[in-house]
Amino acid sequence: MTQLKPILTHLDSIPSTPGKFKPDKSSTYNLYRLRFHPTLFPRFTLWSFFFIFFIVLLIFFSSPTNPTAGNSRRSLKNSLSPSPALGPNWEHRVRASARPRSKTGFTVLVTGAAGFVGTHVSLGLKRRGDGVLGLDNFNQYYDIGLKKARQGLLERSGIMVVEGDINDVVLLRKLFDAVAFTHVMHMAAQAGVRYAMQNSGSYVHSNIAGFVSLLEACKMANPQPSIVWASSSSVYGLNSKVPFSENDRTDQPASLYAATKKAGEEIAHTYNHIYGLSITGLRFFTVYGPWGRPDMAYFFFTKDILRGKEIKIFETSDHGSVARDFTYVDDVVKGCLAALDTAKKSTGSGGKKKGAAQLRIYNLGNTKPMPVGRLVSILEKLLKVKAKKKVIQMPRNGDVPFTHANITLAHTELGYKPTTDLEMGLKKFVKWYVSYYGSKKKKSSW
Ligand SMILES: O=C(O)[C@H]1O[C@H](OP(=O)(O)OP(=O)(O)OC[C@H]2O[C@@H](n3ccc(=O)[nH]c3=O)[C@H](O)[C@@H]2O)[C@H](O)[C@@H](O)[C@H]1O
Repeated sequence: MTQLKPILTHLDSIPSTPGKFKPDKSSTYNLYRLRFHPTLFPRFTLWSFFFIFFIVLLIFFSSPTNPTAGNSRRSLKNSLSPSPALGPNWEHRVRASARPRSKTGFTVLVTGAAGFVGTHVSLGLKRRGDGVLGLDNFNQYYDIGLKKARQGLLERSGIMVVEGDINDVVLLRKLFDAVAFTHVMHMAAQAGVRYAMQNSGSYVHSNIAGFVSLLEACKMANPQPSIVWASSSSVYGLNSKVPFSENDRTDQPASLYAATKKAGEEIAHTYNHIYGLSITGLRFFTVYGPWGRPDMAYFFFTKDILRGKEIKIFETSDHGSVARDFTYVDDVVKGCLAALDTAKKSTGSGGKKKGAAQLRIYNLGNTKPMPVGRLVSILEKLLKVKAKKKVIQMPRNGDVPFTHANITLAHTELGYKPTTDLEMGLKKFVKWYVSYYGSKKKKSSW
């Protein structure tokens, strides 16, 4: 960064349209001298070479043609660039957003607040009177317009979303200095199972480095907050014993996404053990619903069915159905809030453990796995359009053939009880989708 900064500052001063550049007198004079003084010709050539080289660099670093590279560059930039000017007005807004309505309300930092589940959880917390401050890096994994629209929704409910990356330690320190968070709801992550084959670095950046950076900030805080975070059903990987229970093995992940979530669970253990942080991991099972993620099958199937585009339905190598325990977002939010309500306090402060702290893991699923073909027929019925289906063998891309949650533990300890079946949940999703995009698909960059 220290090496890059002068270069970037220099490039900032170069006009984007050189033809409109009006050099001042001294630079005209210098250019004149450079151009006509024979002894300076080699210096000019060298200077031109560096100039062109930096222009090429600038074009390369701003090129939007490779979204994958752009994404990782953006997240790298997010972690390296200095935090925005954080003046008294900013702090005032941060504190106001995080202030609960009553004395008993929580003060919650929600990371990934402009994400799908993050938005719903933030709204759920705010609705019941908790103070919520959002944090989101607005990366380009999918349509930023959708993330900004979710942010608008949050702002209209009095929730500020700070734009920043969980790897930005300076920003995290500022936030924890400004607010004594009682809880952190950590939803920020690089999601998606298949995308890990295109951009492995972003999974390590967000799900491992970012998580550690956040836990470091939490461990140093005084008081330390209690943490609830999003793990994933994908940690069960290639397990064949169903339904999946929390104490089943989780040592055969099928994707890098799953591996980073599993790593997160181990990292949580370490920070709980050494620093006394109270940490609860929630294994989400294919969460869907309004304001959802455009990279997920139910979402892009809807888009493609409406457009008359072919959709690919995966099947197993022996022509069996691929199935998921699709879980409606409102049910998951209830589980998240219950996890927060039952979380015990962290025991440490300022980086020192003072006693044993709570460490929990729960499945938040629906317990009714559905074949992907069934998902498609429900969508066809709701959209009143016949899908152009192509059944293909599941590519080796990190997907697993089925998921099925055992939710006994979450039911017993959190009172978790999903109530929305796939038909009802998809009905709510389609209603939102049509109101947001229209029934003819308009602009969505996914
Ligand atoms: O529970 C989780 O922890 C994960 O859930 C979600 O992953 P998945 O369960 O894989 O959901 P999703 O991609 O919607 O595919 C759904 C089904 O459609 C099948 N599928 C997919 C694409 C396709 O073209 N065809 C197809 O049949 C596919 O084989 C699958 O059977 C989250 O994305 C992930 O971030 C994580 O949170």
